[in-house]
Amino acid sequence: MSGYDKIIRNGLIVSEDGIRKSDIGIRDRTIAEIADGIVGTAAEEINAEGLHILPGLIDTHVHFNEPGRGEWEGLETGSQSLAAGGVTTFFDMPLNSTPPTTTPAAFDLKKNAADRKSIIDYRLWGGMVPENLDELEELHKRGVIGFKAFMSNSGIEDFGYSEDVTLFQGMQQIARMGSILAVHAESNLITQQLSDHMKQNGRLNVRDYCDSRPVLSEMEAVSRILAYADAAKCRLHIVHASSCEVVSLISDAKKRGIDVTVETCPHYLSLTVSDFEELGPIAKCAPPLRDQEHVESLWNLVKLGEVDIIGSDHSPSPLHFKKGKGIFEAWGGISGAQSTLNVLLEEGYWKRGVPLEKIIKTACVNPAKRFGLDKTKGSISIGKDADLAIIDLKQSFTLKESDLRYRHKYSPYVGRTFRGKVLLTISNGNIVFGEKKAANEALS
Ligand SMILES: NC(=O)NC(NC(N)=O)C(=O)[O-]
Ligand SMILES: [Zn+2]
Ligand SMILES: [Zn+2]
Repeated sequence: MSGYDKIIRNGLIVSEDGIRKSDIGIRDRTIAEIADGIVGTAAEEINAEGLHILPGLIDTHVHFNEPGRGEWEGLETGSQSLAAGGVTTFFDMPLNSTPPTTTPAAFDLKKNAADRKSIIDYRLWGGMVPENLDELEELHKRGVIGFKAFMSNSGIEDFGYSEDVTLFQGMQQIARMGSILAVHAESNLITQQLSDHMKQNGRLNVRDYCDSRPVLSEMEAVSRILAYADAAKCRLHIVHASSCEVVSLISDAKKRGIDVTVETCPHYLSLTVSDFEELGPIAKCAPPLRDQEHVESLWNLVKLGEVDIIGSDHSPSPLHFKKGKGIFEAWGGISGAQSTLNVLLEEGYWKRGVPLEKIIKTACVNPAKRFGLDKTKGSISIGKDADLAIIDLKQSFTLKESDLRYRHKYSPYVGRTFRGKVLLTISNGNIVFGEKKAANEALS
């Protein structure tokens, strides 16, 4: 049938089942046809010969800080950065914006801002804190993608951590609503006591910070929240697991029938404590970076399909919250949202032979399925939203500060060389990053 808005010709379309060369016809924001040699006309044709086409990535974990702390990132720069990295949908975390998304009014405020400023699709996480259990239902009705709670200090005063009773009661409610709880799972007791101990003993360097948040502290919190999830029959998602031990704990729970998924982040798959020592506070995050052995075993679990989702946990701040501060005082959070796909391609596909099919499972297919967006997103299929990332696997580049679309142009990945370049990102049929010319030029 003729009359498309766009036809993308001869790209290598990546799905979880394999890669095949085909044309894609886009009409009314939607993928209307996938076939060899589509006959028909289009307002615009894109030649993707030799290029790979991935479903637009879904980043389940970003902190864009708006409203209230837009100077830390903001929905405009944040969404532009994602588009530059091949991401077409993001889920914004409820904290680090002011007010945090813990009330229906705060949800409305953020939604208004995001509708005006985001250049790609988005959903909002609702926050679960000790004070708002009676707001969860209303937040759910407003359409939050799920709820997020902290088991340890969040680093932000207006987003308290949840102790056990709040967690369990909240989970019972979330289970009744059929929603899902995402948890930052580190033990508050362990992290608090160990960091007090370090500070009292003048142990203030990068390794001391990492030792104050050991893997054991994640394991303890994860074990506890898994027990509550089981008892409350609440769907659970563990965010930013830093190590293979944590992922394995979750794999075991899945075998026992607990409805749980696990996310890790590109930084746990590409950076180590030694990098942190070199880079300083811009590589500070919680849970902290681990060592090379952990990086390798996490990759193995990605290969085995035990890591469900890879999200960026982009949590930026102005540089002065990082630089010139002691490591314990510096803002914890890594700026990385633009580089997720680059890290997965360089560290996964190129260095460790992780197939593209596996990569898109963790970054596109599984996020869509787990959070109920798979009718419209997560794969390149007829009838779904035309959300696509066109990449040239063979082009490499060294990331420069000036490439970054973030409000604050720093990232632990600056200076790294990545094989695999995003040339065009298409969201709902519209180009949101790159130029058509660039895709064609890549061929010559
Ligand atoms: N307040 C934060 O944004 N914290 C975030 N910071 C990290 N992960 O270092 C997080 O997701 O916990
Ligand atoms: Zn967290
Ligand atoms: Zn986070």
